[in-house]
Amino acid sequence: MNIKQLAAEKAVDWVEDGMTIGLGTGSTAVYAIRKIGELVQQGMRIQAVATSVESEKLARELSIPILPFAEVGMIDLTIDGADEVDPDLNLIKGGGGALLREKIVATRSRQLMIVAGENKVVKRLGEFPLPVEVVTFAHEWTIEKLASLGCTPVLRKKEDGDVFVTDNGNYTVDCHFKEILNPARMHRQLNDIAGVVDNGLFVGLASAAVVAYNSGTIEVRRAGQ
Ligand SMILES: O=C[C@H](O)[C@H](O)[C@H](O)COP(=O)(O)O
Repeated sequence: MNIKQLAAEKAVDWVEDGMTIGLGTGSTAVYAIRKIGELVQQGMRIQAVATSVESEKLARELSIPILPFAEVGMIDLTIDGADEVDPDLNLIKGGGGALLREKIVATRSRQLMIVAGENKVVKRLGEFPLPVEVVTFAHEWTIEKLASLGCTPVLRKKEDGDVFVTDNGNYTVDCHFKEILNPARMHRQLNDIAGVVDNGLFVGLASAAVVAYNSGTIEVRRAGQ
């Protein structure tokens, strides 16, 4: 079993009968969704919301009931991946292009549990290029503003060379900072730019991180510890 699967399946231990679950996005979260699908097959009553078109499609294939947003009060538990996790459980997310829906779901969740291999754990955020979702209108100007914050911004393209478009019809700009000294301040500065929809910094949102190591051990880190 690889470390992504190890972390993701461990996190599903916290899923209980009757819960509303937030389904994350990415190659690690997929293992959690599959495991939750098994629980549904076994008769556990779970309802879910998804953080991307891709995750919703997988959930439906696995017969996980997807709730209309209007019918959801609070989400009990969201299980999601991350691109970087720092010692305070601040995160960089959005490597897969789903940061906006992920953040909306995270802020509606009683618990956000991050699942990650040890390679995602960092002392300081920023080595991974920070994804920023921007509206398409005058995105060239938005990119100039992003550069003024001290990063090298790169408009995300697909392998075929076309610009990558998010599930929300926006573009993603990957901002190469190398290091982000103050994630909370950077989050505000980025979202203050007209044209920015949101950015991949998740500050103070994660309640726990399940980290799997190549040795096979699993560590559960809790926020504030
Ligand atoms: O937009 C994508 C999400 O934030 C992912 O959870 C993140 O990029 C980690 O993805 P993966 O588990 O594939 O490394």
